[in-house]
Amino acid sequence: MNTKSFAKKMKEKNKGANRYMFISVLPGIATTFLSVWLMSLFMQGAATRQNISLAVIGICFMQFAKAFFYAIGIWHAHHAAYQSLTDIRLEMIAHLKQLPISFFQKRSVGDLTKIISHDVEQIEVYLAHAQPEMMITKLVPVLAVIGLTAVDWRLALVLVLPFPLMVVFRKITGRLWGKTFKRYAQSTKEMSEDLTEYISGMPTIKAFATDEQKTETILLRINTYIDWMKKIMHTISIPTSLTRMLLEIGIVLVVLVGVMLMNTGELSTTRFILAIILAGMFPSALIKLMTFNHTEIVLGRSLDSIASIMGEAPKKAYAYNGNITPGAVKMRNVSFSYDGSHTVLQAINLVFEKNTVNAIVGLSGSGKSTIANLIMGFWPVTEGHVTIGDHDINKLNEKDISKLVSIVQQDVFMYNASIAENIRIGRSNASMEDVISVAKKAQIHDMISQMPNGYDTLVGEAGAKLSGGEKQRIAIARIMLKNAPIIILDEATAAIDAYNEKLIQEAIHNLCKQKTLIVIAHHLNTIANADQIVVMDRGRVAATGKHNDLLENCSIYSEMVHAQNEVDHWEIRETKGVMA
Ligand SMILES: Nc1ncnc2c1ncn2[C@@H]1O[C@H](COP(=O)(O)OP(=O)(O)OP(=O)(O)O)[C@@H](O)[C@H]1O
Repeated sequence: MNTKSFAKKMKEKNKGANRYMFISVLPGIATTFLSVWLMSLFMQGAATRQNISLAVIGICFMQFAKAFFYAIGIWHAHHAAYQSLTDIRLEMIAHLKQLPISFFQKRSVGDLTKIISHDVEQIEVYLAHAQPEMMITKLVPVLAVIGLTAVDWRLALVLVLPFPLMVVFRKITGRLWGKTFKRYAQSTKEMSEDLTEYISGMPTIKAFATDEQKTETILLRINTYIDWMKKIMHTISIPTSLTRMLLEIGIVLVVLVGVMLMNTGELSTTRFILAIILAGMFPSALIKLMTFNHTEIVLGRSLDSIASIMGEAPKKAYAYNGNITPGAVKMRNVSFSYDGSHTVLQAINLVFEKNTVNAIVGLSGSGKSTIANLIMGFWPVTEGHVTIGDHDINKLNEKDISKLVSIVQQDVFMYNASIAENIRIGRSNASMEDVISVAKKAQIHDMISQMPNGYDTLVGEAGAKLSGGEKQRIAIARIMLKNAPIIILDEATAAIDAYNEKLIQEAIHNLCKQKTLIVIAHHLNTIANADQIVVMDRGRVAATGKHNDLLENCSIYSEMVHAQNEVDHWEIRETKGVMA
């Protein structure tokens, strides 16, 4: 999205409001003329009951008309603002959904949240508040000069004499202000990101209470923010005072020239008073306009931030098929790098046959999860091919991939909703009977039934009220509802107690009947019966085969099994020691 075109489109929506704001200024000026006329009647001793009534009625009418058009203008402005706000948020959410996962890894949650909530909100501030006021404020000086010209053109001329000087001065200070503001905006962004991270990382901060540096960093950021705020105040207040001084020179000149004209009899007292009132409007409106200047800059920055999301190219969308026959998952000559420089997978050739149980093992960082990411289509395959059946994953619609493949990740994401709603993510229209049925198969029904609100129990933010094992089983229930033919299971690395592990294994057993299962295994004792075990080593496939073959022929695998056995025996010894 182009920022300028968006700003133009957005401002056009405010045209209706601007029209009414424009009209509301005219009765205001007319009130001034009527007041001065009334005053002149008294000064000249010509005030009659009739013309006093006429002037008072006129003033009241003009004030009413001003308030009326202003109210309609403000209503239109708010309407347009909230419409724009809603449109842009909807567009952004739709756009974010189309972006590849890589985008979300590049950008922080704090930054994206700030753009969608705070930066988009600036559109409302600008359209509903700043722009209508600016419209009025821009018009007042023009009308004041026109009025003053009607009184005496020489007075109008001296009033605007310091104006060019002020424009040059503003240009110079404006540039300086723009730079300071940019730094301030950067500091606000950093503070917001740090605060989001700080709050999300609170458990870690508490755990390392004596040695943590984060609180210091966050306090420093807040102070930096305040420093920039103060600098901004200086860059606003000093130039504003100087500009005010320059503009007020114009009023002084109007008074001086006006007195001279009165002396020569060329200007009446009434016209002189009117001239001073009109001259006073000129600088005060311009100074008010300057205070709105920053809202234009804030809007510009906010639109740039919005464009940083909307300008990201979405993933190429292929037509939804909806009827793809599941087959074997194949990887042919696949090499992959996340950042384009560091290769994390090299020349991978693998076949996961339909309805078989497969395990991928290997040391940490050997590329197991990356294989899952590519099969899920989270990252585009840049070299080689990943196919499901005979369909290239790069050319499949996201919905087709989602229908074919499900994943249970290590960190199961839970919405802060009820357990039933979290299970229904698998199929939104599933009946309660279906939800209970999959929960039973996923070995989580008993635990849910013991909760005070059963399936209506809220799980807390990100599932905070559930254990890791419980979350995994809820994720398995979710996936059972979805019923995709291919399942990828990223086993939890964290130790899960024997009871939970047994339940999870039973849940997996129920889940993968008549399905292709690919387990990223961290606990080797769970995969001994797999149809195929893939051993990964530093981004390459070191060996594939069954447990017994690999024990004999693959040193990496036999060492891993040996290490696992040691850990298991050590754990048993530990447990016995504790019990003794
Ligand atoms: N989003 C990413 N951006 C850049 N590099 C990444 C990203 N994700 C993983 N990597 C790198 O890719 C390599 C393989 O990581 P991967 O997560 O696939 O390994 P893994 O075998 O699943 O590890 P683990 O068992 O610890 O989960 C690692 O060097 C890792 O640092």
